[in-house]
Amino acid sequence: MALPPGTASTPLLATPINGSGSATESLGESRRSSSGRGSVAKLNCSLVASLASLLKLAASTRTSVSVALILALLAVSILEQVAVYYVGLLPSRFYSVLSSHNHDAFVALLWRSLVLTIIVALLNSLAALLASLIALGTRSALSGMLQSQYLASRAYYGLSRPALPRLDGVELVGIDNPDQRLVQDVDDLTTTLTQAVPPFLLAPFIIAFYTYVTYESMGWEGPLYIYGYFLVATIINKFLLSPIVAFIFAQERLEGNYRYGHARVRTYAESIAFLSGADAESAGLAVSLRRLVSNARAIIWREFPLDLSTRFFAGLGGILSYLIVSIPIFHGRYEHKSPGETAEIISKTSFYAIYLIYSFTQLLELSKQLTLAAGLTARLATLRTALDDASAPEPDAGILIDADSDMLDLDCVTVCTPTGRVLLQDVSVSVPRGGLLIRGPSGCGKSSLLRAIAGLWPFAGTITRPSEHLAFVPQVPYLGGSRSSFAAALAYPAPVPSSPTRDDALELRKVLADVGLADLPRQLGVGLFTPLDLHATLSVGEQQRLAFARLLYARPRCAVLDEATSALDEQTEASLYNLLHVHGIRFVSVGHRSTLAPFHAAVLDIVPAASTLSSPPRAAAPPLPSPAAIAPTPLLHSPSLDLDNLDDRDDLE
Ligand SMILES: Nc1ncnc2c1ncn2[C@@H]1O[C@H](COP(=O)(O)OP(=O)(O)OP(=O)(O)O)[C@@H](O)[C@H]1O
Repeated sequence: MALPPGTASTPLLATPINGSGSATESLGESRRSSSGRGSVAKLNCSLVASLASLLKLAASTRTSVSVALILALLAVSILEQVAVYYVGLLPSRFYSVLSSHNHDAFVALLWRSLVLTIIVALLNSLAALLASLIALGTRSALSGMLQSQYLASRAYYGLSRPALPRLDGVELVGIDNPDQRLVQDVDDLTTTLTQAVPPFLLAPFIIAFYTYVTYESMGWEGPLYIYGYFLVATIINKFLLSPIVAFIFAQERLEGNYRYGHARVRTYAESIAFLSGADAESAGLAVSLRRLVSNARAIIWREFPLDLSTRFFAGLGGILSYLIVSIPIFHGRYEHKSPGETAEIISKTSFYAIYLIYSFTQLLELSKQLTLAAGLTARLATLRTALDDASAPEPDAGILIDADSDMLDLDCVTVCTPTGRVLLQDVSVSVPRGGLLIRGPSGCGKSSLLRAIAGLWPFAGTITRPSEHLAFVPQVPYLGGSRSSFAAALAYPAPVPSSPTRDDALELRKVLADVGLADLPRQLGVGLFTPLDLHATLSVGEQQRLAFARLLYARPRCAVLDEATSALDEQTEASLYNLLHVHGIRFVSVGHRSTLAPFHAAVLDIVPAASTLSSPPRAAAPPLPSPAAIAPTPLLHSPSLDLDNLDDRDDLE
C-alpha cells in the first residue's frame, strides 16, 4: 500500500511526503533492519512497563535527552503534516488555473509551490535531525547506565559464567550475547522509537482529519471502502508476517554465533597458527555460515509473498482512490460543474482519499516497527533482570574485612563446583607473612580456592582479609586492550596519570627494572606511555613479569598468585618471589613446581581422598612450615640501568 507514483492528481505527492520514501520502500527498509533482530515478544502491559522503566532509567542520567528536544520534534511533526496538506492541494489548484488559462494565477501558484516544497523539505530534515539527536542522547544515557551496572559488582563475571553457584539459591538468568544487547539492541531500540513514536502519536488525529474531509467531499462510502480495504490488507499482512518472526529471531542467534567464531579466530590466532588449525576453523566457520545463510534464505522466501501482497495493495490503493472519486461523479454530483472545476475537485478528493489510505499504511508499518521495539525491549528487560540478579550481593558471603591488620585467614572454608561437587571441605589456614603455597593435583580445586579468597566464587565458612580488593597475579595476565601501554598495564586498574611527571616515569621504570624488563620498551622502540598491544607483542614470560611488576607498583599488603611464574625460568622465578619478601607482601600462591616451596613459609597440600562425588577431596591441614629457607637470590636490576641518569623524555611524550 502506498501512494501510487505518478498519480495524475497528486504529482507532488509522488515524491516522499515525510522524507521516508514511499510506504512500500519503507516497508522494505523495516524488513531489512529487522532481519538482524526480532523477537517473539508480544506487546503487552508488562512490556510497556519494561519500556517505561528503561526510558526512566535513561531520563535519570545527566546525559539524558531534554524534554525540549522531544517537544520540538512533536511540534515539527505536526507542522510537517500541515504543510503536506497544503502541498497535497496544489495539483487541484494547478488544474483550476490551467483550465481557466489564468497566467498570473499560474505564476503565483508556481511560487507558492516552490515555497511550500522548501518548507516541507526543511521540516522533513528538521524532524530527522531532531529524531537522530534524541535517539543518540537516549542511547548514550541507556547504554551508559546498563554498562555501569554490567561492570559494577562483577555482574559481567557472573554473566560470563552463568553456571556459577549461588549460595542464596537465586539462579542467574542465562542470556545470550550481553555485549550485543548493550551495544546494538540499545541503539536499535532508541532509533526505532524515535522514528516510530511521533507518527504513531499523530496517526489518530491525521486519520480522523482525512476521514472527515473524505466524508465531506464524497459522502460515507469513501471512508467506508478505505476502512474495509485497510482491514483486509491488515489481516493478509498479519497472516503473511507471522511465520517470518520465528526465523528472524533465529537469525539473531546465528549471526551472533558466526561473529563469535570470527572473534575467536582473532583472539587465538597464534595458537591456531601453531596448531595449523586453519582448516578446522574454516570448517567450523563454514558450518556457521551455512546455517546462517540457510535461515536467511528461508526469510527471503517467506518475505516474497509479503512483498508481493504489499506491492499489490500499494497498487490497489491507487485504483481504490479513483474508485472512490468516481462515486460522486457517477451519482451526478458534479454535473453542473465545468470540466476545469471537475478536474480540480477530482484532484482534491483523490488526494484526501489517497492520503487516508497512506495514513493507514503508515499505521500498519508503525505497528511492525513497534513490534520490533517490543522485541528489543524484551531483550533489554531480560538483560536488566540478569544484571540485577548477577550484581545482587550474596547474603552470608563469608568475607570479613579487617582493615587494621594484614591477616589473611581461612576458617572452615568449603568450596563446591557449580555442579555441586565438593572440591575442598573445612579448610582452615592462616596465611603466614612468609607466604603460603597451595599444591595439589590438577583439577583438585586450587584455583577455586583462590577464587573464593578473591570473592569471585561463593563458599561456606569465613575468610578474613585486610581489604575489599586483593592484588592478584594470574597465570594468563591481563594487560589491557590494543591501545594499552607499559604505564597503563602497570597502573591497571588505576588510570595512568594524565600529565605524568619525571617521578612517575622513574617509579614505573624502577618496577620494570625489578622484574628485569627495564630495557624492553626501548628494545621495542616505544616509551612507557606509547599505545601498544602488549598481548600481541610480549612473550608469555614477559607478560608474566609485567603482571608481577604491576603487583610491586601497587604495593598491596596481601597478594594472591595463581601459577604466576609458570612461564619463567627458575632463576627469574626465585628473584620475583624474593621481591615479595623484600616488600613485605603477605601472599598465597598456587603452583606445581617443586622449586617453589623454598619461597614460602608454609605449604597447603590438597589431597584428593577419592575421585567419587560422595567422597570429596579434603585439604590437608594444618599448614606445614616450609622445610627450606628462602634462598637469597640477586635482584634483577639491569646492569645498563642508571636510575639517576635516566632519559625518560620519550616516556613523557
Ligand atoms: N563452571 C564450572 N562448572 C563445573 N565445574 C567447574 C567449573 N569451573 C571449574 N570447575 C571444575 O572444578 C574443578 C577445580 O577447578 P580448579 O580450576 O580449581 O582446578 P585447579 O586445581 O586449579 O587445577 P589446575 O592445577 O589444573 O589449574 C575442576 O575439575 C574443574 O573442571
